[in-house]
Amino acid sequence: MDKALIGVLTISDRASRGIYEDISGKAIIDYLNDVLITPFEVDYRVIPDEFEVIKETMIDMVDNKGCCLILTTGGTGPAKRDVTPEATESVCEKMMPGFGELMRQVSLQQVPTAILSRQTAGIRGSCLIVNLPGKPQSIKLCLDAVFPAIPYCIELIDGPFIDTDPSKVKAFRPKK
Ligand SMILES: Nc1ncnc2c1ncn2[C@@H]1O[C@H](COP(=O)(O)OP(=O)(O)OP(=O)(O)O)[C@@H](O)[C@H]1O
Ligand SMILES: Nc1nc2c(c(=O)[nH]1)N[C@H]1C(S)=C(S)[C@@H](COP(=O)(O)O)O[C@H]1N2
Repeated sequence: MDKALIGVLTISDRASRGIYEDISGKAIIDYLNDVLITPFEVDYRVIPDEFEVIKETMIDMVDNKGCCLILTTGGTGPAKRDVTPEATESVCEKMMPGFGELMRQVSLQQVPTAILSRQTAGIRGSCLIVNLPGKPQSIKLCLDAVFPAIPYCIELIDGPFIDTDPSKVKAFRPKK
């Protein structure tokens, strides 16, 4: 079976300069290692909150490297330099607003400022791109909420078959 390539993209001025350690990107990789039971590789990058850099990195990960899923972290808030959702939208052919809606809903149970995240998701070619907030504590919470729908979504856009350990995340595939 072909290995799925999954992009993990940390978007943070300070993490990219080494001012703090990128805990959130590593939490995404830990999550994938914990829940996925089908073979995969990770393309992990840490970049600053620059629209063009984010856009070019996403295009490279999808068009040149062949990622079937990109999980971003950071840059989803209202601050002037937060442009991850705009960059995501600029590279996608279709937006998937349900992902952001659900993640904000579960995050609201953690912090009232969850509504400040403009996190979204979209499709470029055969790749699903999902934004997560920058806070390390948001990663597992958000991924637990949306991951059950991710394997089927990737299947619908002609990506590789990916599956999860059902004791951790139950991937839902409607009966045809
Ligand atoms: N990748 C990350 N790893 C560890 N902590 C993070 C990460 N991203 C954000 N945080 C934490 O969340 C806080 C608020 O997130 P914020 O969106 O301001 O970070 P940021 O986008 O990395 O900031 P900036 O890009 O301005 O450096 C940060 O001060 C930091 O403590
Ligand atoms: N689950 C969860 N979601 C969260 C948060 C959090 O701590 N936990 N922080 C919020 C805050 S304070 C902000 S400003 C936005 C945007 O964060 P970002 O710019 O780092 O992506 O995410 C929000 N969503």
